Amino acid sequence: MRLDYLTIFPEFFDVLGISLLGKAVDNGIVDIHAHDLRTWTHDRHRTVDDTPCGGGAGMVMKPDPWGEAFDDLLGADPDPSVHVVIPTPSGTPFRQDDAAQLSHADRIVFCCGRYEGIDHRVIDYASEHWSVHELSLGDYVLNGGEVAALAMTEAIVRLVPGVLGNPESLSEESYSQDQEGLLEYPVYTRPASWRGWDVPEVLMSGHHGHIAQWRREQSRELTRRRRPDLLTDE
Ligand SMILES: Nc1cc(-c2cccs2)n[nH]1
Repeated sequence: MRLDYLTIFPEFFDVLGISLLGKAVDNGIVDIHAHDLRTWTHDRHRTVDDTPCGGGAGMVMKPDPWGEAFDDLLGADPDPSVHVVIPTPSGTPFRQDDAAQLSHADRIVFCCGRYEGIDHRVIDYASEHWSVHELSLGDYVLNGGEVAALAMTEAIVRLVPGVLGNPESLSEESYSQDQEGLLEYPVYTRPASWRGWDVPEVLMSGHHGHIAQWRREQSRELTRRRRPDLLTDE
């Protein structure tokens, strides 16, 4: 899997060389390239933004640098197997299913906008050539798409076979299919008693059936309390 990041702050993505994703890069499972969008500017000030047509506050990212970056990175031939991800507060919510689907992609290009956004014709042009995903990390506004791209990258790449040491742990996580899309049950480890708090007895019983039942009940109760929207049968 090749991941490209178009951004005016490419150093944001240096962090991807650390820990799990770093190992995935070292193992050749993932190939990461961060690009400074100003590479594709030609004026003395390396300008990437301009005032919004129609007025309004702030600045909008000019289309030209993005178009020239696409030309260099992707060429002009349409290829639906290339996924262009544009983090934006106005995108569809990024969910575990999106991470799962994108984990099968051979190529993902993250377009990290800043300011008041990217000239919409960039999205229109990209949509004619590649598979474009305008995705929101959550209902809050960041200063730029870089932090969202990092979070999405981790959610996607950890699902790629060979990246996680123990793929079995994926099946018991919140939102995973095996968990029926419910929130993950509370977890415990040693010591059995800690500052007056004990590990629930059932977890010390060694009775796997009872433990599985308790965990299912905990997941449903937690989901009912915190995320009733995830419950399909109520
Ligand atoms: N969910 C989300 C995305 C964003 C931004 C993406 C690009 C600039 S701001 N804010 N919040």
